[in-house]
Amino acid sequence: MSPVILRCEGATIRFGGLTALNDVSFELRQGHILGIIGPNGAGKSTLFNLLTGIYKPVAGKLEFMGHNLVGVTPHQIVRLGISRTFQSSRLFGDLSVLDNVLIGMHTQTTTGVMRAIFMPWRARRELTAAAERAGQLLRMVSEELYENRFSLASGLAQADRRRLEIARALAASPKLLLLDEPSAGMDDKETDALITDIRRIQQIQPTLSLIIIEHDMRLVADLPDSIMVFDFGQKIMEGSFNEIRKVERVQQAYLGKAAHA
Ligand SMILES: Nc1ncnc2c1ncn2[C@@H]1O[C@H](COP(=O)(O)OP(=O)(O)OP(=O)(O)O)[C@@H](O)[C@H]1O
Repeated sequence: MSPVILRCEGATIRFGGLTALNDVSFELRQGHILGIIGPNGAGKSTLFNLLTGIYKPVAGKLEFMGHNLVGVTPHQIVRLGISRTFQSSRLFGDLSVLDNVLIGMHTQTTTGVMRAIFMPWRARRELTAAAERAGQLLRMVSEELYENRFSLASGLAQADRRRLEIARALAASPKLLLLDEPSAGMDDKETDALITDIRRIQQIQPTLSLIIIEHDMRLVADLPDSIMVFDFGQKIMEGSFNEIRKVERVQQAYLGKAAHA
């Protein structure tokens, strides 16, 4: 069995009188995909904000590959190997597809202003290597994106924008990738293509672990090794899709009558 890379114990986050996360515990193994589902306001994005250092818990422990994450800055957390995409697009529309991925590499490159001025050949060499790697990443995520690497990001269709966000998050060389509703705005065909893309990424990088917040049951049923169900800031259960879909509370809280049927 692969090692546990992420361990969360009793994490609690409060905003005034509202408990957005209540005593949440889970583990994630290397190379595994964990899905998170739950109704709006259940605490899913708050969990991502906790894992990426944006929010600090009032109680609980958080450990990633032997490092405590509580009180660690978002920048340091990216360096430790956790990167993410957001629910809403954060792309630079007036930059090319390739440049958007290059921006995601800033934690990996070493050239600063002084080095660029006094050792321009080193800066050029580093930039060329980074551009090559950005191209490889685009190719890994989607051949079509790679073909469009010199186009402006603003001109991409919604499904390709979401793919580009994944490529940019991968540019930081994460060991854990957090995807916040990656299939948002996609139709069924595009969601199926996204599932294939994520599988390909994992085949190429089998040690990469993922946590995916998702509403689309096609993806939830197909990709994750296990699924956590959230409601009112609490983890109400964890299991395979077949296990969680049978539980009445899950059906009431999230899946709805259609899934029950
Ligand atoms: N910075 C904040 N200040 C105050 N309340 C917040 C803050 N961030 C989140 N909340 C509240 O915490 C609760 C959980 O929000 P969260 O965004 O984690 O839900 P979610 O499960 O991701 O929902 P959605 O699917 O709508 O994104 C909500 O009631 C939300 O209003």
